[in-house]
Amino acid sequence: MSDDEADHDLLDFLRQHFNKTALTPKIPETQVLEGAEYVYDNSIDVALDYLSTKAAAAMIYEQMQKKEYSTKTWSSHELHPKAKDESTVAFIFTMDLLNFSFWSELDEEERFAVEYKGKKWTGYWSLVAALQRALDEDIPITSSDFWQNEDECTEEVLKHVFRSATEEEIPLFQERMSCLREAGQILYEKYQCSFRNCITAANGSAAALVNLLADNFPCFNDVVKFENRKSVRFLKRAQICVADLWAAFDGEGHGEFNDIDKITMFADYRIPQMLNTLGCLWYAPPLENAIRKKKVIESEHSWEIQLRGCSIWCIELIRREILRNHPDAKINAILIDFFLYDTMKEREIADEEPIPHHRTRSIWY
Ligand SMILES: Nc1nc2c(c(CN[C@H]3C=C[C@H](O)[C@@H]3O)cn2[C@@H]2O[C@H](COP(=O)(O)O)[C@@H](O)[C@H]2O)c(=O)[nH]1
Repeated sequence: MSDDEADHDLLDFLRQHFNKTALTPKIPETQVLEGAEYVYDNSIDVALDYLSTKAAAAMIYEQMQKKEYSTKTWSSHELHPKAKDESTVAFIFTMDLLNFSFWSELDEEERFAVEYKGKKWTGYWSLVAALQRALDEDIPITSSDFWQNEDECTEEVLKHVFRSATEEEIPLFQERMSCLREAGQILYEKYQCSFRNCITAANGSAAALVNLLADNFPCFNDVVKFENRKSVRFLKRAQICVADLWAAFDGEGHGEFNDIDKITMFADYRIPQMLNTLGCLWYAPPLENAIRKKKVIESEHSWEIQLRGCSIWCIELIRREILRNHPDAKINAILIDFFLYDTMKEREIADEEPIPHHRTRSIWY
């Protein structure tokens, strides 16, 4: 074959190959589930109990049916915003920028709490209460212009927004302030100061919006190295941000996504606790001992990664088991997760915490 003929064939091949890849639109994937399965397959301190997982699937399905658990449950919570408009989009973005690490070593009376509407709110609800209280006080806490305006949005104004009803202040205050400043700067530089434009850029894909948040906002880029060999994407706050949008808008308008079932469970510190209580998640004795003694487990420690990865995989198995028995069920990992979180909170209030949740302090969850 002459050189010319060889060049011609190569050009032909490249032209065909290039056009093919250019023509087939890349389907957005988050790789969260693949990473979770890898962690599960390589975990030795956390395991899943198959029979308990099957039983949990039946119980969860039955309870969700009984409670008519759906996206509408989200807006029914007293503190969640009800308006189906851009103010709720901005609220959810602000909330999920800061939706991490509320746990405290102090008891219920002394832990960080926010007083709002005549109640003391703790944990995740302390964040939602603080944001609602700020808006009631005409502080534009959900505006990215405000976050960037260091003359108006000063440290003491933010301390006022997150002021506590107890002696303990909100955990990781400085990190929360940095998340707002960073996100404000990125929205200004890339999205004309509005998270609404990120949703538009994702073009109806939940996975694309998760990836957009992780790829453009470092504080959403929740990725770890498992045992120094595999990069695992958990993307907890990026995923729960998309899930909160979907639920708040009942899957319509600003919450309409054509691939919402690609969103996995959100790897936090509550759901692993619930899965262990249900017998689904099993801890090796040294890990169980550390959790029962409320020992801090460092962020990115193998135990922490195993807890997070195995929890995501466990909810996936529960989701598959439910759909195997009820093919028409309107259920996905988001609703199973939300249901378990709310159930865990009810049990916590009823003081039924058979085992503590694990203690890792980080901005990731
Ligand atoms: N996996 C998962 N993690 C969740 C939530 C929520 C609240 N979601 C609301 C929206 C819909 C639902 O119906 C809920 O009403 C907060 N968290 C995480 O838990 C931790 C706070 O715990 P505690 O300190 O005890 O409040 C912290 O990491 C926080 O990021 C969830 O739903 N799933």
